Amino acid sequence: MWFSRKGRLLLISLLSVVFLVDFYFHLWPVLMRRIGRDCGCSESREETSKLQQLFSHPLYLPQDPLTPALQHRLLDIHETNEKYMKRVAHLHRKEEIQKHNAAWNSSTHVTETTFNLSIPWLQFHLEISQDALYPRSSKTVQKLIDWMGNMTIIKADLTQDAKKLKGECDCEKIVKPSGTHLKLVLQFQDLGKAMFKPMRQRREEETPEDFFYFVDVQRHNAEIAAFHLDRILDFRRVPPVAGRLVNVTSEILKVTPNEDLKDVFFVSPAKNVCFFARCPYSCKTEYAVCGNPHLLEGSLSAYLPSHFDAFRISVQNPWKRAYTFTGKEEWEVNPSYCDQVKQTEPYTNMKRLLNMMDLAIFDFLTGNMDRHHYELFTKFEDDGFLLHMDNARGFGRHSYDEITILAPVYQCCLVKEDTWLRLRLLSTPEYRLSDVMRESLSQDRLQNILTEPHLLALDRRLQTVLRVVEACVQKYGNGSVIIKEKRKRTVPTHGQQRTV
Ligand SMILES: Nc1ncnc2c1ncn2[C@@H]1O[C@H](COP(=O)(O)OP(=O)(O)OP(=O)(O)O)[C@@H](O)[C@H]1O
Ligand SMILES: [Mn+2]
Repeated sequence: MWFSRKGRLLLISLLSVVFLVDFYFHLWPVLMRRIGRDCGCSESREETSKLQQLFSHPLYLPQDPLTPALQHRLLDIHETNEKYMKRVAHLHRKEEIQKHNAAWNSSTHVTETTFNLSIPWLQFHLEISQDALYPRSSKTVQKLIDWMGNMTIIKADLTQDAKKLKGECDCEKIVKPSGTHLKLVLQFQDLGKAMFKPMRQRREEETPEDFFYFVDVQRHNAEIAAFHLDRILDFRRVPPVAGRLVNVTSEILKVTPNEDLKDVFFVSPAKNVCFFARCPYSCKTEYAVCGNPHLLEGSLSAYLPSHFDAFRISVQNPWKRAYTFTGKEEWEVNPSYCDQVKQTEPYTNMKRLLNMMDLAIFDFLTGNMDRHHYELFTKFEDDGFLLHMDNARGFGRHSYDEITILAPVYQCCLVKEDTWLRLRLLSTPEYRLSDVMRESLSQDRLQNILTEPHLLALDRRLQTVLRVVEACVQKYGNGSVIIKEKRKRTVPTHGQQRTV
């Protein structure tokens, strides 16, 4: 029947329909995108990339290289490069010995490492300044993200705080004891490191409303999303974070020298390779994370320079929550709490206080209630920026906004002018926060970092921030609330014109 004329006609029509559908839905859009890219027509670029448009906006223009902020680097270039070369030389000597031994024992695996001074993690460290973790125009950030996604992992270990719990390292003042969460340090072939947090929760799961923030799990996608949000807000205070599928067997179990870490691995009844954290509570096997059977999603946060090279202090957040079921902190019961904070060091420095407002806005947008501490580099003293690290408890609930995270803002009625202008920009349709976030997140190797409801919640929360600030302006006037950053540093009372 197929060879009859009618049959042939039917087949040809069917193939034509398939081709037309494929052409319309696949080839045509690809062709259009390519034409748009090659012709350099600004309209088509603008149409396709709101993010590019945002980063080309005058509020995001690259800094003048002569601005003092860029000159105030965290690390000395020559010293850092020299230190790195010494470590490389040491590693090469070790590799030589390994090779020599391998000649006797053919089963020994020798890793051959190549190094140069342009490696992304070293460049990232060298770009850290008093202004931010990376310059706006940094080419290093994307390289660093690609690097974390691709580089061979040569070692996995518990983090220092997990070791401290077991009394294994003298990490006093460096990290507080916690280790209640599954997180590991991964070391790459070129001596770079990243903090790994594995996937604990599926994207579409919402934190149950009866959960306290301090028992909520840590979300790897929240770490990734927080980095993108922080960059979009132009804070640049979150170390770059990349998503990656990690093979828990070959990239963790097989490369860890740590017996304790090896001990927490097991094969589940479903034949998946799993591991759990060893810690005082919440660490039973039912809280383990599992590969499928080996691959597991996680977030990799680029390591900051070590405490030996750039010391950081951890400071208690004046608006921290009570980590108990019933307790209340003073800020929760005293509406004029901010007046007290303003008179307390280091918040007598307006710059520091304004940085706290940025942090509160950032946390409100992500829904992170777990900001008990923040860190900063001691080198920059009070003029430094606050690091926005540990964002894994954000993006737990999209259907609820925790207004008290904004308490610093509505109690102090302050915001940096730059932050204010950017927030307003991100609330306009051309630069809509959810759109630029969606686009930015699509650059990660993992897909659908945030679900649509979480993206839309960002727009809703942004409106709330704007409303809170506007109410302050109504009460105290523009000049008292929206503060231009300048050199002078005093905290005036309401009513006076404030500058920093
Ligand atoms: N990218 C990084 N580079 C260097 N150190 C880091 C990095 N990320 C985290 N750390 C260090 O590890 C500590 C613990 O990390 P993090 O706070 O993200 O994990 P956590 O499990 O939530 O810990 P905690 O329970 O203390 O909040 C941080 O306080 C910080 O000092
Ligand atoms: Mn934490």
